[in-house]
Amino acid sequence: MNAPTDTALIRMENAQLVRGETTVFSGLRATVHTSQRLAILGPNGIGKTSLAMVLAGRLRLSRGTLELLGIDVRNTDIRALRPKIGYFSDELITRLSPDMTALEVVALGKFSGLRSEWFKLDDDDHAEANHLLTLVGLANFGRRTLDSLSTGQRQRVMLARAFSGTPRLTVLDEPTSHLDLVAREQMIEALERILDEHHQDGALVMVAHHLEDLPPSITHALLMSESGQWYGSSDDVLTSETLTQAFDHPIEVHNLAGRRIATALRTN
Ligand SMILES: Nc1ncnc2c1ncn2[C@@H]1O[C@H](COP(=O)(O)OP(=O)(O)OP(=O)(O)O)[C@@H](O)[C@H]1O
Repeated sequence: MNAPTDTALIRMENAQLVRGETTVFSGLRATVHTSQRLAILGPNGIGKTSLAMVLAGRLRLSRGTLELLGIDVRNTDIRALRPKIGYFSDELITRLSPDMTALEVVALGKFSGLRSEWFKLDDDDHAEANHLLTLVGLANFGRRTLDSLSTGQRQRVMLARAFSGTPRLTVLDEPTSHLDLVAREQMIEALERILDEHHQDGALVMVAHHLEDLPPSITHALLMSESGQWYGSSDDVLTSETLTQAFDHPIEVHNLAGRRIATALRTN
């Protein structure tokens, strides 16, 4: 049975995170319901990756309230939440053994698993992993080891992994970084295919550096900056005016075939 559309999978109020001596962010809020897709953007170092880790149950807030999948994380062992939240990050790739096969990497996603010998995969796990590899355009790559894949192929394997087990919430931290123009497009197409065919009711959070990295189906945006934060529908937040304020630099946003493109203007 499908979850009701008003189910909040993320409810965050007045969130503050301190890491070491640094207050990374404070006063953040966001609510993400079933079927909503939230983009997180902002300048380098503003705390996007840290926030993605918080929303994926990898890091605890220092202050404020956070419910993930309807659970108040303050009184919860967040490690128990991790297998229920799909996650993509560069750091995760480095923790996987290079001799794991693409099929193992994807199938273990549903357990948040890093090593195949720790888990027993059944036929259903393999079937779902094969289906996800097909959706990301890697149908014949299941037996290939991670170290035999190109960067773009490896990132699509990790994308497939983030949706293994059909999590209700998936957090992607810059899935298009390090990719050339064509590989980036393949990644966005793969993401759209998964969202259409495997994740219609699920919620998505995606950190991106560029508007061009976002799939057209993004519904909401959180723009972080030194001068303030903007949170709302993507049409309201991802405008020339707000981006100009957030980056403290003139920026123009254009629409091209349903995708947004942002250009930082020269000031001299
Ligand atoms: N493990 C850590 N310990 C202490 N401070 C950290 C740690 N990781 C990150 N930081 C600090 O937190 C701040 C935010 O970093 P974060 O990587 O979340 O930003 P970001 O917006 O994702 O950056 P970028 O756009 O460059 O990827 C930075 O000042 C960074 O130095």
